[in-house]
Amino acid sequence: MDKRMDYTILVVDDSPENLDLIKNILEPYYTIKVALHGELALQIARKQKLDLILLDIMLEGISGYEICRLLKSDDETRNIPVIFLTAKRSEADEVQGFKIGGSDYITKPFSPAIVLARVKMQIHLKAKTDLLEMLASLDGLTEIPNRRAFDTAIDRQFNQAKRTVTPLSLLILDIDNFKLFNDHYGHPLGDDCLRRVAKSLINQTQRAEDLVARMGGEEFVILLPNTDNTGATMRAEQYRAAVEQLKIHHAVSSPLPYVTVSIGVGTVIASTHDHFSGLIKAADNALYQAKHQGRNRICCQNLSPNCF
Ligand SMILES: Nc1nc2c(ncn2[C@@H]2O[C@H](COP(=O)(O)OP(=O)(O)OP(=O)(O)O)[C@@H](O)[C@H]2O)c(=O)[nH]1
Repeated sequence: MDKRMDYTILVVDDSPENLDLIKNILEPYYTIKVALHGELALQIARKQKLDLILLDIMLEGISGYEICRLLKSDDETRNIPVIFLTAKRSEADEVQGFKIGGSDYITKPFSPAIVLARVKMQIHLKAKTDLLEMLASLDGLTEIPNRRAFDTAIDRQFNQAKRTVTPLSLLILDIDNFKLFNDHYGHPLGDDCLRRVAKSLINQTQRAEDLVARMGGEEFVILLPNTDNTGATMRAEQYRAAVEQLKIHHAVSSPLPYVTVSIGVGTVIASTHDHFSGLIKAADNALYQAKHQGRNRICCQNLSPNCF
């Protein structure tokens, strides 16, 4: 196997000798992080992208079982596979390891070749799962994130915005008179138009945490964490102008003979709201106004009027 430093493994053991031993086995193939105790292991797992954790059970302080339980109850870390690597050899211990979400269980003293083989197997499975997850989150036509990806992101970002008391904005963007476009130019050119609009929205996106997704049909959403209503309105104008600038001919549209979009902007301070459904409704209402007022424009609904 080639050296694949793009996979990162965290090894948790309270013995520096054991850590060195395991590091020597795996380091030629993977990037290795180490932790001598559970608290540090949890900190690393929450901050860094890990592909696997090798976890001793009998640690000082928080036990390996408890670490695994905490990892599996946190959305950010639950998909990291855990292999227990432990001196606890009883059948009951091993069953317990699998029960709380471990993917494999290796007992000490271990054979280096077997540790390596089982680690490779878990990494292989993780890579396949990640690929499937990624494909399941992409829209088939435009190859940008789909509704499923948006549903996951808005839930996560709403909770994050609640914790950090920061504004969260949502743009809902709808292509104007798209039915007429399809009727006039045909469905294949309609599909092509959707792909070009999607690409221009992605190209306009500046921050890594902003998410552009296709909700279905001719409707897109853009989620803007830590963005107040003024900022979101500015971004919406940039997205609107970028689509207009594509100058995709739409002879039967008005007000311009080009493909244009209407955008509804919603903003909320999440800490003052229970659920993100209000934010979606606000952006949706604003989109309705933008359509009603003549299309190719932006309207806003700010659920937290103190946040401009
Ligand atoms: N080519 C293509 N068309 C689609 C796709 N999904 C939905 N549509 C079409 O998008 C059109 C949406 O039309 P409407 O919801 O009436 O909206 P509109 O014509 O854009 O009118 P306004 O939104 O009021 O400006 C329908 O004709 C759908 O068939 C797709 O994947 N490809």
